[in-house]
Amino acid sequence: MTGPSAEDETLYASLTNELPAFLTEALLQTASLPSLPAVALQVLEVARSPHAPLGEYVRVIERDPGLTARLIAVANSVYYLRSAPPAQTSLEATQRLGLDATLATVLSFTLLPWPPTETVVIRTWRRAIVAAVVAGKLANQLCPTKVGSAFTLALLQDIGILAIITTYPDEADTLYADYQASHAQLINAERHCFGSDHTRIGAWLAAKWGLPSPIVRAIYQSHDGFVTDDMETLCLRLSGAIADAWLSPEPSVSLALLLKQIAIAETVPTHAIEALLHRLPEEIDLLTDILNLTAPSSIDSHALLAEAKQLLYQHSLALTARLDDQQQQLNTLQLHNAALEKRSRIDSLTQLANRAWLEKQLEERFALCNEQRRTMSVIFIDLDHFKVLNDRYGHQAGDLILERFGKTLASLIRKGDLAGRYGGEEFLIILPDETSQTAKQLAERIELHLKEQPMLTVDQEALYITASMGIACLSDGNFRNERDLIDAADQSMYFIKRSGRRGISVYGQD
Ligand SMILES: Nc1nc2c(ncn2[C@@H]2O[C@H](COP(=O)(O)OP(=O)(O)OP(=O)(O)O)[C@@H](O)[C@H]2O)c(=O)[nH]1
Repeated sequence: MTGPSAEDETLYASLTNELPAFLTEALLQTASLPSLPAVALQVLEVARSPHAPLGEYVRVIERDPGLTARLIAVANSVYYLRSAPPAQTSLEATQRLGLDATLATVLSFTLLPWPPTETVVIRTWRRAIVAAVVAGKLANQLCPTKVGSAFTLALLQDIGILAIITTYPDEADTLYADYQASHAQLINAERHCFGSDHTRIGAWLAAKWGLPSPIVRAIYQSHDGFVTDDMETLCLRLSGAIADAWLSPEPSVSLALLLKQIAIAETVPTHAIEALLHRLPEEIDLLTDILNLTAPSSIDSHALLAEAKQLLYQHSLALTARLDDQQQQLNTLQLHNAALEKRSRIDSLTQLANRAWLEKQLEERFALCNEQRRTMSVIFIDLDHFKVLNDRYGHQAGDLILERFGKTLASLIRKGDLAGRYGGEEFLIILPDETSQTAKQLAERIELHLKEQPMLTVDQEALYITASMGIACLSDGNFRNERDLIDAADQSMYFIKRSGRRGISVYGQD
């Protein structure tokens, strides 16, 4: 025989520390706290020894004739009987059930008040039984060697509720009165009331009884999320949630919600859950029958599943519609942003780049040329006698000329060049990788165009304009920054202005 291990005792100590002191005190003082009868304790001790022979179990169980009779009844139920002849002895019953299920059966008969009379206790039992069947069935698919222990764990996961009911009957009446509350809501209410919840209290109680630490830990984590690599833990956590959905006032809605959560967690294929649900009513009926408990109102699992799927489908349709709607809003917003962004770069009158954008581009280009030993040229253009034009033909005519000149520049530059309005009637063209010679050719094309194409016709009079242009190329001077380059082009342009206007000058050459 072995007692609780050092690990089990350390766990008990840390769980005691975790609970608020008033709670452990109250729990310890409660005389009627669910406690293990001697026979269950002895069965546990046998279970703790790694190679406990079946005979040991049987010897212990046979000390309690009532328990022996129930165990044989369980083993002879349709659930376990299959085609074998009925078990006559507790040895045959234990052989048929297997050690885990024997342990679960013994614990379930001895732990929980029997027969249950209070509604909350009946409800807790019902959840425990449905969860145990679910956990066993799931384990059968996901971790077949853990069927028995998954069943036991699921059965014990809510033992903390019974401890609360026994210790705080008045508070429990209020706490558990709303039987439509979800399990998560119950846990929140417990925390609010006691500073802890039934998973902690249940784990503490299990540790106090000396149950092995894996069982204690499993109870502690029984209500955590579905994302886990450990299949037995997953079976346990799903079992409670499935039991809740099954027993809820609106099973199809709860189930639809649960199926969605399970799909999101991606830890268990939904078809495994569906297969399980189909066989659930039959198995729950059998177990409740064995335990002399009223079964939950009968549920047509096929109809339930179909309804849950329909709800899920409708939900996903609504979600898709909402997503489409949001996508459309996003597209509009993106278009709007792109338009705003473009507008922040463009001069509204000429539709060329504005000064801010020209300067930003020039700064970047200048840095790139320095870094990669490349060159670039700029052309500074100032329209001649624009004040006179404005004064003579009006400001609106002046605007029209600026607009048309903008179009002219846009049509004459090449891809990769950037033309912009630098100020009033001043324009700048950036020519990446071009020498002053190429820049001059472009300036000559502009000049020719202005000579040949009138910018405006006023009272059948064709109105031609001229421009003074200055060119500066990065390779032709020692420029510290882009500002120096523009100044150089500006100086060359002024040279033309001073020489009588209309013409082209290249920095360093004229
Ligand atoms: N219509 C119009 N006129 C503008 C705009 N921006 C600046 N101007 C005018 O352009 C004229 C520029 O005058 P100045 O700087 O004296 O230059 P200019 O008359 O072209 O003479 P030079 O440059 O010496 O040939 C001013 O009368 C400004 O009002 C604009 O957006 N629209």
